[in-house]
Amino acid sequence: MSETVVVVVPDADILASTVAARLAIKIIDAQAVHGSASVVLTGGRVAAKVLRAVRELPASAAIDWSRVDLWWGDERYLPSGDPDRNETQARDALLDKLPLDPARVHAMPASDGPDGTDAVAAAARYASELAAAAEPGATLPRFDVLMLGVGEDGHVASLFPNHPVLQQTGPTAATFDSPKPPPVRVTLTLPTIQSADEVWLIAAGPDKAAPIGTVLSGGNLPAANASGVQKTLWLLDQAAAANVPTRA
Ligand SMILES: O=C1O[C@H](COP(=O)(O)O)[C@@H](O)[C@H](O)[C@H]1O
Repeated sequence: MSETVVVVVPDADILASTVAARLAIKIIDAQAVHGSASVVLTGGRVAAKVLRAVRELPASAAIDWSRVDLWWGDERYLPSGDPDRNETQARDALLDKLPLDPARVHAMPASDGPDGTDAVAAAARYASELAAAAEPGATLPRFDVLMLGVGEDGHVASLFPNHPVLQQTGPTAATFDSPKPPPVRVTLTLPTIQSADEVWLIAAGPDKAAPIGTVLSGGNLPAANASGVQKTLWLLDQAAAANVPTRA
């Protein structure tokens, strides 16, 4: 039975350091149990803060970074190295400073890659990469933790409210006409997100209070469907948690 936990901390800086500490422990524990850890990264402002906080964390020295698989929940379909790509932001914030195994850094394709501007083919390519890392007979690898930002409209990854991409049931999908720029993206689908052991929804700031209040009050936005097999963890600062219903 999956549990949902809401953690609220005072502000965005404390949130970033709290999530970084949790992530380090999660990776250390996963490596102890499985020999390696598998983490899905998110894009967005709070994600970059979290990754910068991991850099500062003494406990990150306890991680064998060469045995961490990194995946992405979504990507803005732009040329490699574009500053708006989630991959570029993660590399700048943390990844380029770590002794990672490049073969375990599974960035989503770029629009100047082998599929050119064909985002559907790029999504299919990423699905193949996921399947190649899966156990025999499975189409997805184990994800120990899958992190997600939450948009002002309640989107997660590149799954936007009332958008046809929400109906996609394959492992990945291309998102066209995204209401948030850029318009073309590649994303994990809801079933893939829901396959993760733990899903962490991370949000800071007053702009996130309305969608988070809606979701945690039972409303139906994409973030409401982002749940983990074992645990769904909401990691919020006080501003983002302003409309979270109080427990009875
Ligand atoms: O475009 C995106 O936005 C969301 C939320 O970003 P934030 O800056 O409001 O935290 C992010 O989760 C997603 O990965 C990204 O592509």
